[in-house]
Amino acid sequence: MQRRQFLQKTIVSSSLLANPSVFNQNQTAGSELPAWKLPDLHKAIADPVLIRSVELLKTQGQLMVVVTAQDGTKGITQCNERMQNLTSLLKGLVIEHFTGKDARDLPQLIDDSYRLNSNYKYAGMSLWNCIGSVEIAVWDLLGRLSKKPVYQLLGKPLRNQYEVYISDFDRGTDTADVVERLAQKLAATGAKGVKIKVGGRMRNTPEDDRRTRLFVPLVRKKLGSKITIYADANGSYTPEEGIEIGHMLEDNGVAIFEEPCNFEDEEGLRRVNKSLTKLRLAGGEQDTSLYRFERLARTDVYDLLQADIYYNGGILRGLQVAEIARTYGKTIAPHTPKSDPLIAPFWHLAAICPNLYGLQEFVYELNSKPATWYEPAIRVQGGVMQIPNTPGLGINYDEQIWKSAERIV
Ligand SMILES: O=C([O-])C(=O)C[C@H](O)[C@@H](O)C(=O)[O-]
Repeated sequence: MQRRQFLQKTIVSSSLLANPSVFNQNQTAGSELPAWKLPDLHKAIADPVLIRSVELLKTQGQLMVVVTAQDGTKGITQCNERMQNLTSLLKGLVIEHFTGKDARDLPQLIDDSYRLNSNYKYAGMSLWNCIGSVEIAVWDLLGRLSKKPVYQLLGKPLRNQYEVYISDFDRGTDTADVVERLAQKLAATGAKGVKIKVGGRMRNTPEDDRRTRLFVPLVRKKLGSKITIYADANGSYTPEEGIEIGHMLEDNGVAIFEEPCNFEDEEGLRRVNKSLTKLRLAGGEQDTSLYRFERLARTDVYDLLQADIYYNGGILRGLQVAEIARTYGKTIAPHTPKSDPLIAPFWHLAAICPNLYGLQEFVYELNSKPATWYEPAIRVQGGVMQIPNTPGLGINYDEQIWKSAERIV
């Protein structure tokens, strides 16, 4: 460990020990942790932005959060597939903390949604996914009202594009077929990296194990030595198995090993990380506690934190995870296996985040056609995703889709 890192670790840990009270009246939750320095939204937008309503609508087979301001301006986000099972939390716990409030007080509204009415008792992905979906729609609203891309409200832009890897979910046993499709996806997008699945997802049957040991060398052989390979176990292994498979991955030049063990087994994951010298260990997609992210970074459970922007409560909390990682000399690569409007909040985090690691996640289906109900078409060319510089999140929906929309909440 370098001296600078050691000092940073000591400073953060001792300030936490000196200040263990999470629910200090004057603090927002987690505010004693490293935090993203958000520019003053009251300066960026001179007049109050009163939120008239927060609705959950269904259209095009998707759930959408729509936040409407007093003047009728709307902020919109598509919701991830978890939301269909979380609507009672959204309705019963979250919406009231945004309606009638000034959207420029967004950090406070997020904290109120967690802290007030004992909502924190529901803390975890279910609550934070609801808060995050509203947060993201509010950013779209603020961006549209100020006629700026969201990233300009969040901080200083550092990039207007990023390189992607193709994230593949196929755990099929016809490994030659899976590898062939991977090669076609790389050829179609120009991406220089892939993420493949190893293990069986929270289990490792003999069949899963056989497949993994055949599949990884085949991917390397077929795609060649220049392609970056990430391997995602989705929590399949015991620590011992994780170490063994990790060595096999290292022998095949794999760069990242994601969630080798159950994501809750911090000690097991730390052991795997300690035993592997060439690989970086990555994880955090199910995690939603900023204190836990701090511990995951400080105690070297992971080298790379992968908070999901929706699951973890929105763009600001994603940036806070980035700051926590940065304090410990670590990087982030958010979990974002998307190729539709769900990718939009990530664009804005990517535009300003100083410690983004390597290639970023993108899903590409062979022969997919651009959707007709929003623009721009979300595509990668030459392995690169351009970050739109249009107002809000950068997605414009066809007005027609709202005519047939069903109101869910
Ligand atoms: O890192 C990833 O992209 C994943 O782990 C993908 C997963 O399949 C995730 O999206 C999920 O569990 O639905």
